[in-house]
This record gives sequence, structure tokens and C-alpha cells, in this order.
Amino acid sequence: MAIDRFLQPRASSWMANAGENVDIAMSTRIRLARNISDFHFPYAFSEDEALKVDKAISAVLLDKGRELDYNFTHIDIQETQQLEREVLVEKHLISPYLARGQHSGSVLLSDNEELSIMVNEEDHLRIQSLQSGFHLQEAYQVANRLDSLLEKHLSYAFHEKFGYLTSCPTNTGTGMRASVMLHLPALTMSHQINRIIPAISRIGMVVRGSYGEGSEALGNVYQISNQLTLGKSEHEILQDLQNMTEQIIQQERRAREAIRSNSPIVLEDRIYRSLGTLTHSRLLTTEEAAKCLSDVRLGIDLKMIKDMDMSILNELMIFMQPAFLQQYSNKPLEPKERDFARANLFRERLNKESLNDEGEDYV
Ligand SMILES: Nc1ncnc2c1ncn2[C@@H]1O[C@H](COP(=O)(O)OP(=O)(O)OP(=O)(O)O)[C@@H](O)[C@H]1O
Repeated sequence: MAIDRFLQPRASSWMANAGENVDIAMSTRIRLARNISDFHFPYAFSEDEALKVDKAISAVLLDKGRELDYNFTHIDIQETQQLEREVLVEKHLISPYLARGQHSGSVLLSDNEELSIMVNEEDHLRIQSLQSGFHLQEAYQVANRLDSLLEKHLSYAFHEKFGYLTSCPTNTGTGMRASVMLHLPALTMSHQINRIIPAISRIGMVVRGSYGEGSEALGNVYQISNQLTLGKSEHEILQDLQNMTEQIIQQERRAREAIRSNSPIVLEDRIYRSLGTLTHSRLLTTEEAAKCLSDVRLGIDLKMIKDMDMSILNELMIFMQPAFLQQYSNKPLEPKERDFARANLFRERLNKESLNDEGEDYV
């Protein structure tokens, strides 16, 4: 099946822990929302229209994508199993909305998983470009090139005064959401985050959890993005987010230094306890694993932990999620069984020690 290669326990290249300020800015995303002018918007279209939209967009990407050196795989969402869709959501490649599969829809994924184009989500077209580290301009260039290619072959719903028209008015205008995923343990520990979040909201930006709208900041990972899409150019939106993110990164660095110099032993103890939990637990909930991952990540950044590869931690953040665990166990798992499988996964990936209970089931 076309989807299989994207379900492998292998991180996408944008999770590679590479790029600018990657110790704090883990990844960057640009999302463009577009609609095709000859069809009703997804909230109102018929199943027949949904199929036609999918066909029109997929034909361009599969055929012309090569002009930009992209090889796309088309995945028809209704032909996939629920668990497979959830794995794609956990990898940040599709949204929970598309995963619900309400009408004909698809996702087109580039081989390196840095481009994911959702068809018939809330809008006909959602172009998503992902990059490791803090690279707003680069991620935008990739999305923009693909957008221009599509626009050459499809007629977008566009209004001279309002810009790109979208299902939800909050996306009208540029149709762009630019976001940076930030690991902010020191601002969280020092509670400074509680005054930063409202301040960010007052200047037209929004702070979300690691899985987007409605999700929590699991493991001190926050997503910061623009709220406004109308009345500002793409360039201005990117510049504002760039400036805001640079300030937050500086504040996080200062907070890390303050915690380290005020109470080094307390910090070291916390980091090594978390490392112990990840490498020796027999049961691990998602919340506990995320908290410990955050501590260990901080320990690596502060050079307290020296012999651990950060990209393994990035992978574990994804692979420890419920759907992934079930996909790799090849069976549905109850919550307690998942905690057991999660603890096994961490010991396997982080420990050199062999597992003496390998192969046992949770009892
Ligand atoms: N910088 C980022 N790095 C990696 N993944 C990201 C990043 N920003 C957002 N995502 C992922 O993209 C998905 C969608 O996020 P979110 O709901 O905020 O975006 P959206 O497409 O703008 O949706 P909406 O239109 O509902 O606001 C989530 O899985 C989120 O984790």
C-alpha cells in the first residue's frame, strides 16, 4: 500500500534536530489554505464535487510536482484504516479533521515528508511545508513555489480586496499560518510563560500545544503562530513572527542560565531522575514520558548529558504516542498496556542494557 512507507518507525527529515536554534526552536511550519473557484467550499460541496477537487489537485501534483523535483505519494484517506490515519496525525502530517474522513479527501506526501498537501480538509487545499529548526523564510519559499505551480494549473478562489477566500474567515487574506515549535522548559519552570502567553496574544499571535488547536503543551513544547491573516502581507507576518520568536528564544536562554546558576544541583537532580525514569520504568504514561523527555532534552542542551543523540528523543516524542504504539504492537492496546509498551520502547531505544523481559505481554 502507498501509505506503508509513511508508517515506518523512522523520523521525517524535518525532525532531524538540525538547523538554526534547534535546541529551542524544534521545527518550523508554513501552512497555506486555498480553494478552487469552480467548486463549493468543503462545508457545502457534494461528494461528486469532492472527488473532482481531489482529482484536479492530485493530477497537478503527481504530474507537475516533478518540475520542482518532488515525488508525491497520493493517499486516499477513505481507503486507509483509522489507526493508520492516527499515525499520520501523530507524525504531524495530517490534521485530526482530515483523519475523520467525512468526505472524499486525500493527502499528498513528498518522499522526505517535508511537504504534506491535504485535499478537502476545511479548505480544498492545505499546503504544509515543514523544516527542522527555525527557518521561516526557507519553509515559506518551499510552500510558495508549490503554491505558484498549483496556481498555474488551477483557478483559486481569490478576491481583489480580501485576498484568498477560505472556509473560515479567520484564514482569509494570505491564507497563511506560520508557526514555530518551541521547547521552553526554563520559561515554564520559572512560570514566566504565564505572562508571556497573554502578551503574545495581545499582538495578534497565538500559542498552542504541540498538536495544534485545542492541544496541550505536552513536555513544555509550545507552538507559536500568527493569528491574523488579513491586512498584512506574507512578508510582514513572517517578519513579526521572526522577531517575536527571537525574543522568546533569548528569554528562554536567560531563564536556563538563571536556573543553572541559582540551583545547579536541584536542576541536575531533576534531569538525572528523569533520565532514570525513561531508562528504567516498566510503566510510562504519555504525560510522564513527555515531562521526562523535556528534562533530558534540557540536560543535553546544557551539556550535562553527553552521550545521547537528540534525534532519538525527537523520534521518541512521536513513537510514544498511542496510535504508533498500537501500530507497532500489531494489535489494539488498552491504556495500561500502552504504558507498558511505552516504557519498553524507551528502555529499548535509550538503554544499552538488554531487556530481560523482552517479548513478555503486559499482565
Ligand atoms: N512548527 C511546527 N512544527 C511541527 N508541526 C507543527 C508546527 N506547527 C504546527 N504543527 C502541526 O500542524 C498541525 C496543525 O496545527 P494547527 O491546528 O495549529 O494548524 P492549522 O492548520 O492552522 O489549523 P487551523 O486552521 O485549525 O488553525 C498540528 O499537528 C501541529 O502539531
